[in-house]
Amino acid sequence: MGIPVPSTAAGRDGLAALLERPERAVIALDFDGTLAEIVPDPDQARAHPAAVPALAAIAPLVGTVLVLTGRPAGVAVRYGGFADVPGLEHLVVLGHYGAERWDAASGALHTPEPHPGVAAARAELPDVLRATVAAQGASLEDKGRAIAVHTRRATDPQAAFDALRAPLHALAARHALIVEPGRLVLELRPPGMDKGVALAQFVRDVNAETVLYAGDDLGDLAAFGTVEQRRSNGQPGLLVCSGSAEVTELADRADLVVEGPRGVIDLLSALAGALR
Ligand SMILES: O=P(O)(O)OC[C@H]1O[C@H](O[C@H]2O[C@H](CO)[C@@H](O)[C@H](O)[C@H]2O)[C@H](O)[C@@H](O)[C@@H]1O
Repeated sequence: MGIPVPSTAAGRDGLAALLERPERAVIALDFDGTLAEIVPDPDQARAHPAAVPALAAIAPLVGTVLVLTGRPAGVAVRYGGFADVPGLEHLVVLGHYGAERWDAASGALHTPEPHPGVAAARAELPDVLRATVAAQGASLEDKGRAIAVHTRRATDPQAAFDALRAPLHALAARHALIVEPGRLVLELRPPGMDKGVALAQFVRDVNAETVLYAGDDLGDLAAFGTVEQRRSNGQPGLLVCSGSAEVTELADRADLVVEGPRGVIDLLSALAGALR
């Protein structure tokens, strides 16, 4: 399969720069919905079976491959199967929207101090859920440094999501946290970091020329913003949307829309084929 042609001039420039100087490129990818199919139970999510082979094929051909996720970095490494993979010796996983870092080269995981507001919110959450009638069937994913309230398995997922918005924003505000909305999930997490800040710092640190960023959810918009900002300074980039019917905001800003994780993996494989 050939490389799909980006629909924008900026995207075509980004792709050309990546192919001409791959050693100066960062390929940055979200996890859930981009490398892993969306499933009802967050603990059952795993990287698509073809994801690791595709990453391992392209990683030695480009500057750096980065996974940038809202998951704790260690969870993404486990669910992704990213440790000890030939070809992925230099993979970096930034978790909790960039607050945590795992390096394949050393196996080291860097985690910041916990935010005290998370423990306080954790204690109050059961009462908030009980008081929200439409939230019946919502479930908690305790990520340690953050807590995600999932409504995918609620009786009425969208009604539960809508009904929980205001009480969760109030709870977050009481404890100096923010609410990160996603695909039928509202996450209470510390402020101060997002995928845009994390991506900007990372590409600066590795002195990248080109950035390909692929994501599927609202939390990825900040990373899109970083690539757009860099492009306005003449630094090439390529924005890829892992398309779904659930989220349309990224498709509107992407240079390439592919069909979910399978489409992202096919793109990575096509890029590796062209670079070999
Ligand atoms: O930044 P990401 O890697 O995209 O992580 C964002 C959130 O993804 C996960 O939730 C989503 O995937 C689940 C499993 O497929 C699905 O059940 C849920 O509805 C989705 O929102 C994850 O559970 C969250 O912790 C992440 O913040």
